[in-house]
This record gives sequence, structure tokens and C-alpha cells, in this order.
Amino acid sequence: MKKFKIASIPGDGIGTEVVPAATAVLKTVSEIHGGLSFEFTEFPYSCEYYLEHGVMMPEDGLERLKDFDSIFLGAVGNSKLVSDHTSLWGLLIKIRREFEQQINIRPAKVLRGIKSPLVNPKDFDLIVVRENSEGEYSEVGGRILRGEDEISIQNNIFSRKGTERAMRYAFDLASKRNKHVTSATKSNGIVHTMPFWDEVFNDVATDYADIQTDSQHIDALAAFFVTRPNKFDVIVASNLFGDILTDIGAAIMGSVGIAPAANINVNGKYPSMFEPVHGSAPDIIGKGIANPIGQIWTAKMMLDHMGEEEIGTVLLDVVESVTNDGIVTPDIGGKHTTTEVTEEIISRLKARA
Ligand SMILES: NC(=O)C1=CN([C@@H]2O[C@H](COP(=O)(O)OP(=O)(O)OC[C@H]3O[C@@H](n4cnc5c(N)ncnc54)[C@H](O)[C@@H]3O)[C@@H](O)[C@H]2O)C=CC1
Ligand SMILES: CC(=O)C(=O)O
Ligand SMILES: [K+]
Ligand SMILES: [Mn+2]
Repeated sequence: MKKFKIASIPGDGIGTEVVPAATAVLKTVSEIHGGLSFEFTEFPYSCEYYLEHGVMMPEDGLERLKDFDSIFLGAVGNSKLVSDHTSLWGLLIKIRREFEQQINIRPAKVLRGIKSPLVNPKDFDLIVVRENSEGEYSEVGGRILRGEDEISIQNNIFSRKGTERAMRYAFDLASKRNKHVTSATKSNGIVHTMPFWDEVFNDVATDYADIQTDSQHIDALAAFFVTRPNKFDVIVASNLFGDILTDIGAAIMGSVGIAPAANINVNGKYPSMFEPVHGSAPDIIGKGIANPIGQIWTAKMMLDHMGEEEIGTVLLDVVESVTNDGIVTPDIGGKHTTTEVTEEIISRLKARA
């Protein structure tokens, strides 16, 4: 029996609706697999936790998380209670940084039965490799003066190590796929970091003779995600560019509610963290209509990461059979609730046993 210890952090908003749904699905996965078991430990870290304790997680929070095999997180953020930069940097980004989860992988492809808003989506199947530890998400900077003379400065950080790591990850991934990497740049407008980004990309590319490459400015690339997403295989992007591109990737799939993601610790020193692309969706909290598929597909990425690709493939296939039969939430045109979609996935999984 393979045993995995999972730290579960539902977080805020619909995180508390979709994490229990995906956890129930994972329990069923372990039942039908027979040789796989999960032990979940839930942590209450969230904006409500902040109101009570003045911090998003306790001082030894990371210490408590570090020995788990994986972290399974929903979403963080409730701007009515805590400012978004405080909540994200106090929990989500803190874990990404301290646990050296330097790569964020975010696939986007057409799922059976889900209508893309694109008139002619073709069959796109792409993965964005987002640099997850530096770039535009940086604490370096500050504010001086007040009033009409006020100045704010935010520095971008691009290290050779971090940039190269993301690029090598993308090239290695492309080697196992369609052998094409696109670099998301903006070296026409950003005069220091982006020409550096291009240089590192060209350097790394010379080590991968069988991989084709191209480089697109982020503005044009964002448009190409809409007009011809089927032309992409792997895209490597900085932290912010990757963040934005993957919401577009989610949108062209049909909804941000179905898009999965994985924050990968590549050096094996700390657990990786699995959380979908979407946030806490304050506009639909408590309505019972949050799409659980983003969190469930994220669970599939966690299974893949644990070396359980076979059952992961079964899980995604079952999800697609459910979407194909139109048993879906309102964000993708259905009438069903979170619970109904989840129960249908669970019962079809059981039928595969
Ligand atoms: N990784 C994380 O934990 C993230 C957290 N956030 C936080 O979440 C809060 C809300 O941010 P927004 O910018 O509104 O982004 P969001 O992703 O939460 O919501 C954007 C839109 O997508 C819809 N949506 C998102 N997930 C859905 C799902 N599973 N099913 C159906 N519809 C879904 C929402 O209802 C909303 O209309 C903020 O506090 C923000 O900081 C935002 C993005 C990522
Ligand atoms: C914060 C955010 O939007 C993301 O990491 O995707
Ligand atoms: K999330
Ligand atoms: Mn985002």
C-alpha cells in the first residue's frame, strides 16, 4: 500500500466548497485503486484565521507543513476582511517561496463537451510553464512622499538561476510532447530584464537541438492565445505574464473554474503544492455552484506528480465523460450544483473499479 500524507488548506471563499469535493473524489480514487491511500490533515489558514490571529498562518506554519508529501490548496483571498496583498503574501506566495516551488505548470486544453467561447477553438492542448518564485512578484520597492508628489517603485527580479530553471523545465517538458517552446517576452518595452530573458532563452535553446522555438511579445502572444491556441505546445513565461496567460488559457477552455495548476518543488527538499488557477470567487460564494473540476483536475496533477499517472488518466477521463453528458455547473452552461457534479464523478469512478 502506497501512503501519501496530504496537507489540505481549503482557504477562502469557494476554496472551502471545491476542496471538500475534490477530497471526496480522491478518497474514491484510493478505494478503486486498492493500493493507494491518502491521509488528509486540514489546516484552517485563511482570511478568517487572520481576523482571529493577526496572521494568515502561525509562526511555525511552514514547519507544520514541510513533512507532508503534498499540499492541496483551494484559494486565498477575501478582500472584505484582509487586503489581497496581505492574504496572498501571508499564505499562498509564502508557501510558494519558502518551499522553493519555483515552477508553476498550468495546462489548457479542450475538454469533451465543454464549449470554448472561441468560434473555432480547434483542438488546442498547451502547457504554460510559469516562473513561480521571482519576476514581477517581488517585495523589492517602496513608497515615498505622500499626496501629489507620492512615488511608488516596484522592482522586478530576474536571476539567471531562476530564469534558466524555468526555461530548462519548459524544454524538458516539450521533449516529451510536441517539441516546441514559445518564450513570452516583452523586450521591446522592458529594457533590462526582458532582453536578459531573451538571452537566457537563446542560451538554453542551444542545449536542445531537437526542440523548435519561437519568441513572442506578451501582447501579441495574449492575442494569439485567442486567435490560434492550437499552434502552441509549451510556453515559458515570467511570473506575471504566466499568471495572465493562464487566465486566458482557462477562459478559452470555457471557464477559469476548470483550469488546474501545480506549484512544483523541483529540488525535492519540500512538498509541492496543488491549487487550481482560479481564486476564491467572492461573487458566487455559498451558492453551491462553484465548478469543482479545476480542483479535481488539480488533484489529477497531484496524482501524476506522485507517479500515479494511470489512475490520474482514469480520473480525467471520467471527468470528461461527465462534462460530455452536460452534467456541469452554470459557468460552463449547465444547471448542476457543485455537489451534483462531484457525486456524478464519484459514481462513475466507482463504476470503473
Ligand atoms: N491562487 C489563488 O489563491 C488566487 C487567489 N485570488 C484571490 O481570489 C479573490 C477573487 O479574485 P478574482 O480576481 O475575482 O478571481 P477569481 O478567479 O476568484 O474569479 C474570477 C471569476 O471567475 C469565476 N470563477 C472562479 N472560479 C470559479 C469556479 N470554480 N466555478 C465557477 N466560477 C468560478 C468567479 O465567480 C469570477 O466571476 C481575490 O481575493 C484574489 O486575490 C485570485 C486568483 C488566484
Ligand atoms: C495570485 C494569482 O492570481 C495566481 O497565482 O494565479
Ligand atoms: K487557487
Ligand atoms: Mn492568477
